[in-house]
Amino acid sequence: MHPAPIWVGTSWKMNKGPAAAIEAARALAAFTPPEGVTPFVVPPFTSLKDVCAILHDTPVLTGAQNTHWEDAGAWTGEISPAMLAECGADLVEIGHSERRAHFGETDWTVNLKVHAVLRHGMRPLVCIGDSAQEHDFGVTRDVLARQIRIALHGVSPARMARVLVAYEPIWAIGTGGRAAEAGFVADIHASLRAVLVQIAGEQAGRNVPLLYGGSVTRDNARTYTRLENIDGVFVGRAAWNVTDFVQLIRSVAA
Ligand SMILES: O=C(CO)[C@H](O)COP(=O)(O)O
Repeated sequence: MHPAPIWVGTSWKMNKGPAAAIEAARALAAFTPPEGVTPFVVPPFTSLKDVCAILHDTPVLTGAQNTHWEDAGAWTGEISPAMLAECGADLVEIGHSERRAHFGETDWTVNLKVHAVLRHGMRPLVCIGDSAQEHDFGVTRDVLARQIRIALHGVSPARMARVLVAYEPIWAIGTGGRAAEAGFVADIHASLRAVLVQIAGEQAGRNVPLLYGGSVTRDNARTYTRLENIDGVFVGRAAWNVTDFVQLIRSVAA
């Protein structure tokens, strides 16, 4: 069902200072992932360069949690895609709901960032999601289609090969979130796949990995990844501990 790989990633969000991040990266560097699984970690900016260096010659990819869209300039407090590429980042998370809710991220800035990341040869990991209200009103598909169409506007089919998309229902994320039912996610991903095919054409649209995130654990990860159009999982709390992350990765391959 899966042409491979299955993507299993974790964002450490605002956890792990440089010492803890380096320790975690060293532990991950000693791990050989099962065949067919591509793991990735997304550390805070303060340890990105170190984590990239430690994981450079390993199968574990490293990402950044955000980026600006300009390469340089008077943007106090921001980090540019050129800087992330120089640090060695493989991918860049864009549009997480926490950034949309608290830091003014919009579909428009997500699109600018997608192009910036692609320009620098990294993979954009575009996060999209519906709120609890949107879900209850039955407009999840419309909301996600709008987010994905704007996020990927102007991306050529050739560049689409580097794009990853994560569907993360806001109501499923974090403490108090409830994991979405796998069948629901498979249905939503099928409609996202149709949108991707419309945007990018049959081949490019089919090849974009679609990840699910939101209260994923070692116990439910494989329930998602065994389904069609669910090409991986994006995990928070249940993978911040390296041992837990490794066990979760193994559970997906089992
Ligand atoms: O982005 C996420 C994964 O890194 C997402 O927010 C899920 O968090 P979780 O509910 O703690 O798994």
